[in-house]
This record gives sequence, C-alpha cells and structure tokens, in this order.
Amino acid sequence: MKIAAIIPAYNEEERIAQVINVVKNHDIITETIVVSDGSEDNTATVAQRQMVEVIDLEKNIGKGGAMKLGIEATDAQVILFLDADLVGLTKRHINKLINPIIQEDIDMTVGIFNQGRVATDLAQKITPFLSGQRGVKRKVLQGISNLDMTRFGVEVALTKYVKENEVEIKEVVLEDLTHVMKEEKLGIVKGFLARLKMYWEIIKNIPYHRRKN
Ligand SMILES: O=c1ccn([C@@H]2O[C@H](COP(=O)(O)OP(=O)(O)O)[C@@H](O)[C@H]2O)c(=O)[nH]1
Ligand SMILES: O=C(O)[C@@H](COP(=O)(O)O)O[C@H]1O[C@H](CO)[C@@H](O)[C@H](O)[C@H]1O
Repeated sequence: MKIAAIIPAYNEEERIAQVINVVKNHDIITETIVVSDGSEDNTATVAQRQMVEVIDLEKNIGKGGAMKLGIEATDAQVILFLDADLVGLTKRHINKLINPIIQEDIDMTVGIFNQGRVATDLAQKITPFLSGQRGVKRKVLQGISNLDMTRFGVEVALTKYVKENEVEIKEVVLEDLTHVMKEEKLGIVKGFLARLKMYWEIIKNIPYHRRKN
C-alpha cells in the first residue's frame, strides 16, 4: 500500500530537516512530499537537500492550499499530514497515526500531543480538532473539494466533513511531541498578530459544509 507523507511548510528552514529525516527513513512511508508554501527563506532548498519531493510555490496560498497540491501530486491511498515544525517526532508517532488506518480500517486519525510541553499539550487538549498531525484515506479527501480556500481553516474543514459524513475517526496520543509556537518563531507581537489571523481563518471555515451525496 502506498503511503505518502505531505508536509506543508511556510518559512520552516530551521525546523523542517528534523521532521523530514524521520519521515523519509521510515519504511512504511513510500513517498515524502514537502510543499513550500511561498516561503521567503530556504525551506525548499533544505528539503531538496534531503532528497525528497519538493513543490516550491512562488506565492503563499495558505496551509489548506499547500496540502491540496500535495494530495494532487500523489496517488497514494493513504496520506500522512505532518507539520514542518514538530519537535521530537519519531517513527513511533508515525506508526500511531498510520496503523489504525491500515490495521483497523479507520478512515482518519488525529494525533494529540501529550507530555511534549505544557502550552502545546494544553492547546491540543482544548482544541484537538485543530491538530495538523493526521493520517487520512485518500477517498475521504476526495470528498472535500475546496481545501484550497481554507488556509488555517483546513483542519476545521476536515473535522466538519468527518462529522457530517460519518467518517470513522480515531484520536491517537502522540507522547513527547511538541511544535514551535508562532510567538517563538516570530516574536511576541508578530506571533500574536499571526495567531489572530489564524483564528480568523479558522472561524471563517466553521460554517464550511460539503456533503458527499
Ligand atoms: O501559510 C501557511 C502557514 C503555515 N503553513 C505550515 O502549516 C503547518 C502548521 O502551521 P503552524 O500551526 O505551525 O503555524 P505557523 O506557526 O507556521 O504560523 C506548518 O508546517 C507551517 O509551516 C503553511 O504551509 N502555509
Ligand atoms: O495549536 C494551535 O493553536 C495552532 C497554532 O499553533 P502555534 O502554537 O502557533 O504553532 O496550531 C494548530 O492549529 C492549526 C490550525 O488548525 C493547525 O494548522 C496546526 O497544525 C495545529 O498545530
């Protein structure tokens, strides 16, 4: 079975190498696709050096759009979505996201941080439906046409689609995993403004509705 890892990345040159390194060395992953979403830094070059497939977008189109282009670049039956800024990723985390799909026929897994860091653990306990770490069957993604419109609302759109279409979903705990927060990447003020923009993109997608008939 083909399993493709898709890593959307915007200005992640300092963080993405450690994520790619784990993914590309994992036997169950047949293809690794990095979508550099109009990054202004060396994200694409860093990824190319790791000898994985890189889609290097000229302009920033938002996370949902980057994910959609990644999906279109592969025919894998199972897709693993991972953020590029994870800290502490191991093969075990990947197994936890993929095994329920290939062994239990679950349609989508959602990874929840635990014992990574207090702030990121708490964020995911409060809003588990925002997690970017997911395993998904391709057929589920085919039912959602406008992922490219969602930007940071992509996870809300996925979660809503799952609920409205009775897709079988399983939350899996990802121990000792965390990510780098916006305020850490951009500084307090720019990071907080970026966070507000993200919340707006999320809110805009809450009424998102596409029923597969
Ligand atoms: O316009 C964007 C914003 C973010 N990302 C990527 O989406 C993932 C999740 O983003 P995160 O929540 O970490 O937000 P960020 O801190 O990057 O704003 C990361 O791999 C980002 O690099 C993206 O591809 N396009
Ligand atoms: O945890 C959160 O509140 C946000 C913002 O994370 P940061 O701490 O700013 O990196 O990130 C999550 O939500 C985003 C929107 O759904 C997803 O795209 C990220 O993958 C997820 O980590």
